[in-house]
Amino acid sequence: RRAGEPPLIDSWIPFLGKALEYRADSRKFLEENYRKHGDAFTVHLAGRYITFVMNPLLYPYVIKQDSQLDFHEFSDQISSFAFGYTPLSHCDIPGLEDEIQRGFQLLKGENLDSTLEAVSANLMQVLRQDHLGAGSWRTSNLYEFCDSIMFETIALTMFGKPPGASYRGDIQALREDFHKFDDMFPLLVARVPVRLLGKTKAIRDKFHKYFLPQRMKAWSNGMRFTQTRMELFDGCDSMKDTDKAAHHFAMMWASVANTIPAIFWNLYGVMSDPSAMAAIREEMRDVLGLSEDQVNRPDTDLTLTREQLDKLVCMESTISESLRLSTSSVTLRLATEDTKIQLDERRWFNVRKGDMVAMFPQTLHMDPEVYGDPETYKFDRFVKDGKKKTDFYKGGQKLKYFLLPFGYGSSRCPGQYMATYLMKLLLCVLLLHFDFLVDPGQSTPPLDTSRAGLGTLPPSSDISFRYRLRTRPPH
Ligand code: HEM
Repeated sequence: RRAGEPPLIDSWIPFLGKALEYRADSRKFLEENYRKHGDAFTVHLAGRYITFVMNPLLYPYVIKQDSQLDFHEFSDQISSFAFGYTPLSHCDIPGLEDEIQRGFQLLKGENLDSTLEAVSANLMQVLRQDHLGAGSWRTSNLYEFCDSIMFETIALTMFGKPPGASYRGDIQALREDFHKFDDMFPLLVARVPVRLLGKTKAIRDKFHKYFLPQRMKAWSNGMRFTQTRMELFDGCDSMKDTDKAAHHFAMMWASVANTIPAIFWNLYGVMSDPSAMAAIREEMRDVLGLSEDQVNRPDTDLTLTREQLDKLVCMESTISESLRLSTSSVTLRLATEDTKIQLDERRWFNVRKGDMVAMFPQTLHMDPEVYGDPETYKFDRFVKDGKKKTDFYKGGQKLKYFLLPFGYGSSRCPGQYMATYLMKLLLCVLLLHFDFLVDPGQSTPPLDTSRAGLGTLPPSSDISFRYRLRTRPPH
């Protein structure tokens, strides 16, 4: 290593370096090295040199220098490889990437008002199909329940409804294919060629056919965000139709793959903690001010505004808490030239061209100094005096960044507001209509760490539970 470079962690295994140890348990590996080597160190992982900045007190310095490092160019390489489109950098369509980024504005603020109405209507439609019939307790598995409801709700909201009577069967088949593809996603990100992954290529081709522009034009009530992307791609004469379709498939993946495990953990947390359930129900009653007529009416769509949902501070705390416990994302940046990164007022380190700088927020989320008793679910961790709690400390210093499930800077998730509203709406609708009981004798399933580094981790096994339509209270 050269002067000014952080300690290097390497092994005698050529090319792979520490990749096997890292893959086996990234959190343990990084935390051990944090203890041994301090705030920043470089790890050799499968031919790449990645400098991890571990101390969250240093995050603001690194985040401030975000523009010196690249995210979009290498994420374009990874996404195009996984979803099967021509990399944007090879497209030679001036301004396309900027226009795609600009389109993300439509996932924010008042642009989401009409989306919330659509989410409510679609959610109720999906629930009515399968779940809202009167009756006694029904048994189900929670992950399967969340997945079947939310995959369809998100697909309908984002892309609209294809014509034809076979839609329901089609969406179920699509969901199965989506999961088969998603199971292979960690390998695609590791650049294993798709032709070596069994049926994955055939499944991906099916999605490319599903999202072809001439088919999508016939779909009704898709989001303005998707319409705008379709118009943008339409205006790019040199873009192949399968490329356009692959971009829509990538967006479907982005909107579903993290959201469903997040929803599972959120529901599981609330359902298995009676005080969380009671606090949220009370907050809904106080904040939403729903009349008797709006409660327990499976035949009526519940329309809640952004302002109402924004006031659900306790519910938001349950969402933050479950994301804290289940998020495992690595934020990666590439040095496109030799770069000096400031760590704080006194310290800095050098990265060479082609090397990477990373943060691994799971260490922050599970740091006992920041979050007392970090392994325990505490539904109201993010509430203080009835407002959102934002003061968290390490070493006596207030942290600027204390929760990073949605990334930061140039890789910040553009769907984070929509994701939060989706989770709140689902909770509101489910708690208004159903009673829930987690079947006794089950312990919290561990996280499926095979997807570590890729976002919200699903549970490694499902949970069985019972639900029943709430009976309307007598007048
Ligand atoms: C709880 C749910 C979600 C979580 C935890 C989450 C998390 C993330 C994270 C960590 C990233 C950055 C990835 C990286 O650094 O490589 C990201 C990117 C992204 N997310 Fe989300 N996300 C969620 C839901 C959504 C939804 C609902 C949408 C769409 C409506 C969405 C759209 C995207 C897109 C398009 C990107 C890539 C942005 C870019 O390349 O510039 N996400 N998400």
